[in-house]
Amino acid sequence: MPLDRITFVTGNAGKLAEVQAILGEYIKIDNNGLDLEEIQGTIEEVSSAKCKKAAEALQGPVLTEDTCLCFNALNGLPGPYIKWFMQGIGHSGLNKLLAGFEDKSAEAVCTFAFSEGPGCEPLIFQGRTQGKIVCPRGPAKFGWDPIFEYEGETYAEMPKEKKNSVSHRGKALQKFKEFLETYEKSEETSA
Ligand SMILES: O=c1nc[nH]c2c1ncn2[C@H]1C[C@H](O)[C@@H](COP(=O)(O)OP(=O)(O)OP(=O)(O)O)O1
Ligand SMILES: [Mg+2]
Repeated sequence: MPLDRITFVTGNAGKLAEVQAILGEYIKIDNNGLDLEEIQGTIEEVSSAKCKKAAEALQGPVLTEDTCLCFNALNGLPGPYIKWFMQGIGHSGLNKLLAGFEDKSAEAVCTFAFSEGPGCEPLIFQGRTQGKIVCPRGPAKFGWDPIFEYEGETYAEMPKEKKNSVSHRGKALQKFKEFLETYEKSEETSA
């Protein structure tokens, strides 16, 4: 059976909009806003566990995504816990965390996980973009976009198409697209 649609399980409207913009012309994307419990652990462990739970819950093929923001001066933290840091201390608090460090560099990491269904081991597609943490610039529409600067512009200052072409999420979805192409070919030859 060719994969002509997929359920992206996320409660985050910003992620969904970007995934639809980048992937929408290749595959039909359904959204399910199910709130999945997220474990503690490495990026891959968190992503894989989230995807397995989604496949169990929906009893079918699913795509999930986990985003990390890793401060190099803090050895990769907040990493997968960035959501709670954003909620707790916001843009100014995140800047203050780095006040005592000269190194303001950070890495945005996006990890998609795809499972064909319950019991199927998730496949991981990851994209990383290097930037630095700055005082907020640009519209505060999506998470930490205003404080993540890449080549002189914050994500929030960029037109959406530009963010999608350089972002952690854009790069991860490029890999997922390549997988979808080979997946379709292998389905054709086995049919
Ligand atoms: O490109 C982005 N630009 C700015 N902020 C972003 C981006 N991508 C995720 N974010 C924020 C959302 C959340 O505060 C945290 C990730 O947490 P994360 O658990 O992956 O997202 P979530 O709970 O909002 O949605 P989900 O239902 O897919 O788990 O970073
Ligand atoms: Mg989450």
